[in-house]
Amino acid sequence: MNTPEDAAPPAVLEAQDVAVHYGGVKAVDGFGLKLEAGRICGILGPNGSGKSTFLAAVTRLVPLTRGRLMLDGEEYHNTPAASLAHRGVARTFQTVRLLPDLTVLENIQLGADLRAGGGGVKQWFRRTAVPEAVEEAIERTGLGAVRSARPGELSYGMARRVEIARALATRPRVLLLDEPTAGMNQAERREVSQLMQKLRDEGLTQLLVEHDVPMMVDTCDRLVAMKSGELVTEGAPAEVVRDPAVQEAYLGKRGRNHA
Ligand SMILES: Nc1ncnc2c1ncn2[C@@H]1O[C@H](COP(=O)(O)OP(=O)(O)OP(=O)(O)O)[C@@H](O)[C@H]1O
Repeated sequence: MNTPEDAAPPAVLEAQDVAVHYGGVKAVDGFGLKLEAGRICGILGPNGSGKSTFLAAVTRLVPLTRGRLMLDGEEYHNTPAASLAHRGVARTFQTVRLLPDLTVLENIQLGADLRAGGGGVKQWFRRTAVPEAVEEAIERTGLGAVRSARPGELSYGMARRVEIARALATRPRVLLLDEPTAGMNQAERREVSQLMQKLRDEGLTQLLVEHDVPMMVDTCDRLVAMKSGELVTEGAPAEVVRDPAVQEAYLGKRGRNHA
């Protein structure tokens, strides 16, 4: 479903009437949203409502049954997932995917190289200098002190921060985060929220999928509520969470990480 919008910032990324069906399972069924430049949009919805499938569709990891995907008004629903980094789209996943034998810096650098298609492992082994974008990502995420640590030496919250840094090292314009605070304690969740708001203030457009409703209200500029693959409602976070349809669909049933 398209989401009519009258706010000033232009849409960097727009999804219209997106459907992803797996046989008879309508994981996403006519959902859409606009990501406005320099803002954080959150998708709220109970388990199984289609949030991750929608992110997979937007990042071209699953084919669309129907719908349109646009970056800066230009259709990209035939662009391969591997080319999206070049178009300025980066994402993080629900689970931490770091290589245990590499340092934080190496994980960020290798991940960024592979995603950007910059020659991959061969080029990485030939490197003598750390690319500016990698240094910048480490600085933006406050990981300087642990740049030489291995993932096993990091707290869970720090390891997840490395995932965000790796996505940032591709210098995206749009960052999509799939449950970045899953498994974190309250302090770590607050830190992720603060990091996202700092990145927003630096101009980064973000889409957040998360179960922690208070964190979403604190972090997002707008919320889009989803249920059974469809749009329930959207708008300012405080209004969306008060909406009776959202209360019934989501807030009555606690998400697994909802504090
Ligand atoms: N590959 C698949 N094949 C068949 N059904 C799938 C597949 N992936 C997801 N589904 C189904 O699609 C629906 C939406 O799942 P999805 O994981 O997108 O929801 P979600 O909102 O991200 O859930 P959660 O909050 O638990 O991560 C669910 O009913 C799920 O079982």
